[in-house]
Amino acid sequence: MWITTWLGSIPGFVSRIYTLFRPPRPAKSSNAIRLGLFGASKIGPLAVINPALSHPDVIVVAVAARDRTKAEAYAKKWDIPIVHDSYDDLLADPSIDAVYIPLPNSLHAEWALKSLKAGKHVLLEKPSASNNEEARMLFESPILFAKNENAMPPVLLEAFHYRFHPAFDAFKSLIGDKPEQQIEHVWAKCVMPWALLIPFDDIRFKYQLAGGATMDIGTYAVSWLRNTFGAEPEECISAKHALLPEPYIKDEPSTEIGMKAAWRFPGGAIGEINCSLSSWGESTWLPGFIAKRLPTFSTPHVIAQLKEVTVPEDPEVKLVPGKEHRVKRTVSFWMPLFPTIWHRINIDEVHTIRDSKSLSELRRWRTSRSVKEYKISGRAGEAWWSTYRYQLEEFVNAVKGRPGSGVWVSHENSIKQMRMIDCAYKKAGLPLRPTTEYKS
Ligand SMILES: NC(=O)C1=CN([C@@H]2O[C@H](COP(=O)(O)OP(=O)(O)OC[C@H]3O[C@@H](n4cnc5c(N)ncnc54)[C@H](OP(=O)(O)O)[C@@H]3O)[C@@H](O)[C@H]2O)C=CC1
Ligand SMILES: O=C1OC[C@@H](O)[C@H](O)[C@H]1O
Repeated sequence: MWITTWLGSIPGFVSRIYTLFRPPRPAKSSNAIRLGLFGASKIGPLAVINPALSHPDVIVVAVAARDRTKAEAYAKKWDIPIVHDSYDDLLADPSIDAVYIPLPNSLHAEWALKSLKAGKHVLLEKPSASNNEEARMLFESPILFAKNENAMPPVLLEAFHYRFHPAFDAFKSLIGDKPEQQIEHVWAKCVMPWALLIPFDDIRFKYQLAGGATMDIGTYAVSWLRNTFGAEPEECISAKHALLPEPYIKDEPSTEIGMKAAWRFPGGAIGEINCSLSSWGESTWLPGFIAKRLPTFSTPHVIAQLKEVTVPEDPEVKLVPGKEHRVKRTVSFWMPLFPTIWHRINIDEVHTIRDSKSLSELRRWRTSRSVKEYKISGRAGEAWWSTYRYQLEEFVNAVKGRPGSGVWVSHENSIKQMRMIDCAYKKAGLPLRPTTEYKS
């Protein structure tokens, strides 16, 4: 049976991937937002250049890099008309309305502030800052409350792209509308084998550039916890990190390659993250000394286990007085990071019939089903839209003052996100990522 379902999903999969990378290109509107890029970054093409192709109201018009030759090559490859000599020149260009900042984490807050001061709207890569202090300096900056010449404060959005995909809304709706009271435990895992695939001089492995697994992919896991609970934790109760391997640890003694941490949320529920840029030597039948040198491949996921509750009325289950029908639900979202390619949301339930007084179990059975959500009817979107394309839609809506879907990453949310990351570092005994000397 599963094989027919699986085979049936192939045409949709192929069509989504094909259209994502060869999207329709509508004509640009006369007042399209003119976007400039900081740096010839690796993520730029996926995060904004490709999504902008299918958006009529945004054009990627400029790029600036520390080295002009590099910027020119990038501009040629991605068909970007203007090349600036420096990041400052990009900001001085009056024809640019908005900027995308995919620089090393240590430069996010600084360049976001400079951009806002230059009157630009900002799409800022995650994590928004090196630590909570920097995040507060950025998101509490008076410039965000000042009115610009269009009588609108500038838009600043931390690019938590996954949040804009409808699959995350579907996941949340399966938990309920009072997640804080309904959840018992959440596990969020994000593991990527970057230590095997990219050199150790990458920005992700540099403490001074605010790197580290928790800052890189850990931000997603932390954000999944916060967005699943819809609440902030009370305390980080444990945090254990793994450092870079020899010989890299000598130069980078404070950069973690992995982090496992747990927080207690209001009501006593626990949220755990497990993030790694390499291996923890898990999930393998090989001996430990070999396994710990190998990467662990694991689909990013977030799993929410809910408290057992009484099923109010169930026409399927005829109850005699003195008995009650209880259910304990677990909702697992596999691949919240890039759900357009593939994702699955499993709803597993354990049902029991219990004696109402003693709560002793009289009968037990399990049910399982799964759902997928590529597009919500009545909301802008297409099944082939990437998380980045959904995000761009909302960014443009905000800049244009349009209502949009209502999904957003608030400034307060971005500040709290960094507070939670700082708590993990403190609990793990690692120093917080250094604060910029830039003063706004
Ligand atoms: N949303 C997502 O899915 C993803 C987000 N990211 C985030 O985007 C950001 C950039 O990641 P990625 O594109 O992989 O990074 P890159 O390695 O491509 O670096 C980005 C840019 O940083 C600039 N840079 C400025 N100062 C330095 C420095 N001291 N050392 C090295 N580079 C410097 C370079 O600009 P120049 O060209 O001017 O030299 C470079 O192009 C990070 O914050 C990361 O967390 C990354 C991947 C995925
Ligand atoms: O933001 C990101 O998303 C995907 C990851 O693989 C990457 O390291 C990270 O920067």
